[in-house]
Amino acid sequence: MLEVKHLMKSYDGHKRSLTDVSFTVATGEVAAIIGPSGAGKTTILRSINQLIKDDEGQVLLNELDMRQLNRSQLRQARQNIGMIFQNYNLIEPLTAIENVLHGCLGNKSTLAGIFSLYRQSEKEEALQLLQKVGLGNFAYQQCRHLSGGQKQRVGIARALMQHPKLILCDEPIASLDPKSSTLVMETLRQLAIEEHISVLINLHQVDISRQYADHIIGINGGQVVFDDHAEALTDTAAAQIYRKDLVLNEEAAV
Ligand SMILES: Nc1ncnc2c1ncn2[C@@H]1O[C@H](COP(=O)(O)OP(=O)(O)OP(=O)(O)O)[C@@H](O)[C@H]1O
Repeated sequence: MLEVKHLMKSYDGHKRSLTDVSFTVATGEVAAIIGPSGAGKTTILRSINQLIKDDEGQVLLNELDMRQLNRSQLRQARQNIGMIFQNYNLIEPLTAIENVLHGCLGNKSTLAGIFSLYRQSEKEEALQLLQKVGLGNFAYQQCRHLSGGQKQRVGIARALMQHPKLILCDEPIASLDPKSSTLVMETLRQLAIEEHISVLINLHQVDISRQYADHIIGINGGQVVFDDHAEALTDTAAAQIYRKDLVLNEEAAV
């Protein structure tokens, strides 16, 4: 379970990008963060894995506070968090299976990592994960020859190779056509349930959020303005989340 409590963040010491942001994502749950551009969605994701340091608050992953860890503890804890990016972040000349195997690099000694020394059991697992995301037949294709949707599913398999407790996705379908978007969202939803992973997704598409998320967190001006089951997101509630005059962080001083 992910618990975010009272997060505060200012990049410049003046304007607040996050103000008292709190929410919970249960194990096996898919939660979507929606809100207008500049609302703070990416800042929330980066604060969770401590890619940026928030100023105040708590980020508890299965009760471990990510903000209280030293460097080596943080490196260890990040192994529990899979990341899915809009631009896939794959090594294009490598094959799909080689990219998936990179997901277990964090568990290896530096030397084994440098020489990409993988155990047979790891190679078998990587292949099984590619099969799980529907890409068993593409395991030995270079990623540069795959479609956007296929690349994103390689990214998901790579994240799964870490055995994550949480997957953070920053606009995972922003570059995809509707059919590929559906496949990616279905894959994420299925994994959350089957693998008991909490999945937190930044999305720009309200309809997709309603369709695939269990839980929706609406952000405007760095504040949580909606936090409820997906069914509760009526058109009126969605319009409220995107209201321009709700943009609070322009005025909010630290
Ligand atoms: N590195 C940074 N330095 C200074 N300000 C930043 C930085 N990153 C983000 N911000 C500011 O923080 C606020 C939130 O930005 P963030 O990128 O989290 O929004 P977002 O909801 O993810 O937007 P989008 O949907 O456009 O990606 C914005 O006002 C933005 O200008």
